[in-house]
Amino acid sequence: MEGKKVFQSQNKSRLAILSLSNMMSVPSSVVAVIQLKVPDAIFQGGSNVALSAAEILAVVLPKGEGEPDNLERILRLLTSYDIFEEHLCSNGVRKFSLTEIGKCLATDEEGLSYAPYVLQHNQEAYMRAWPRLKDVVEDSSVEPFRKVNGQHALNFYVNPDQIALFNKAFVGMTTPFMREVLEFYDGFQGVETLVDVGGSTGVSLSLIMDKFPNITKGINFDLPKMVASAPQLPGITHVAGDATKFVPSGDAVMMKWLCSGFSDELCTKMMKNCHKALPAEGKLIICDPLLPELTDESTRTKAILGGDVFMMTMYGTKTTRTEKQFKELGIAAGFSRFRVFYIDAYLAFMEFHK
Ligand SMILES: C[S@@+](CC[C@H](N)C(=O)[O-])C[C@H]1O[C@@H](n2cnc3c(N)ncnc32)[C@H](O)[C@@H]1O
Repeated sequence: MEGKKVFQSQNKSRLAILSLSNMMSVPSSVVAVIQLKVPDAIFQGGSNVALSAAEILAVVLPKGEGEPDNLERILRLLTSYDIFEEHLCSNGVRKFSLTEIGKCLATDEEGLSYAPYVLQHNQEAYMRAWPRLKDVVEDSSVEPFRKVNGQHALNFYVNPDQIALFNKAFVGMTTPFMREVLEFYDGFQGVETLVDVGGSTGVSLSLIMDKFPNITKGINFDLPKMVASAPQLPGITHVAGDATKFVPSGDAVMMKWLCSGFSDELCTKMMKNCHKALPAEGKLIICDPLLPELTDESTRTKAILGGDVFMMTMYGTKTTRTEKQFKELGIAAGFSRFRVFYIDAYLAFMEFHK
């Protein structure tokens, strides 16, 4: 009996290693189905009718090309990761519909989805850096991305197609996130001028201002190349600059998904600039992933730690922080009160008061 238990636990461990060894097949398969527009072919405006691989190919490659057997193999793998649901018909044909996770990859009525984020994070320049991950442990002076691409990841976004993919990725993620959290977070009450530092296209500001009409002036503050591609939005002024040097004034300043890209030193500098930009009653709102103090096996922890190692590999900075580490940065920047709101599973809202 005891021998059987040991055998079973070793079997489970070996199985886990076999699964981990081929983990690359998962993001690569997600990228492939996005590139082939499979989620959109199944979703079709919300119908989500189960289709076979051959039926999907008839939609996405209408000239009759394609290898349905190979697509089916990819779909079966992604079914095991709860992206598709498999329906085995009585005639032996397998059909696939989208699960709730898979639906995040289908384009909605506003043209948004999480698909551009997946494509952005798996683009060739990033993929080239992963085999050099070990190097950051031996010597972190040059991050793998820069080693293989010859430039820092931030400078990589120069051509309009790359900037457009970056913007689409963040708008696709930020829009559903903001809509949901703004139902619960009321920290924008009473604010008249809101500055969004690193606001990219201005989409967060626009959604916040729709929900809180008390905000009459929105300032979207980002790097010059980002501001140059930002669309005109009612009530929003785009201002170009560098938050490590200066932040425009407002009753409240927000930094969403920005601090994780910066070392403690630069992050404190930015927070000090926000402190200067605020009146006595003003507050800084930081929205960032927060590392759990203890490591567990939850999807949340995996997503946050995966993002942390991604940042280390691509941007080479000390990045994701715990609640306690953020609180300490706030004190170093001159803030006296700190509150955290865990509304979303990934990004927390933190308030720093003067
Ligand atoms: C990860 S994106 C987040 C965009 C947006 N806040 C969101 O949550 O969807 C980080 C943004 O910060 C901007 N950024 C990076 N360094 C900056 C700096 N020094 N000053 C101002 N903005 C900066 C980038 O251009 C980019 O638009």
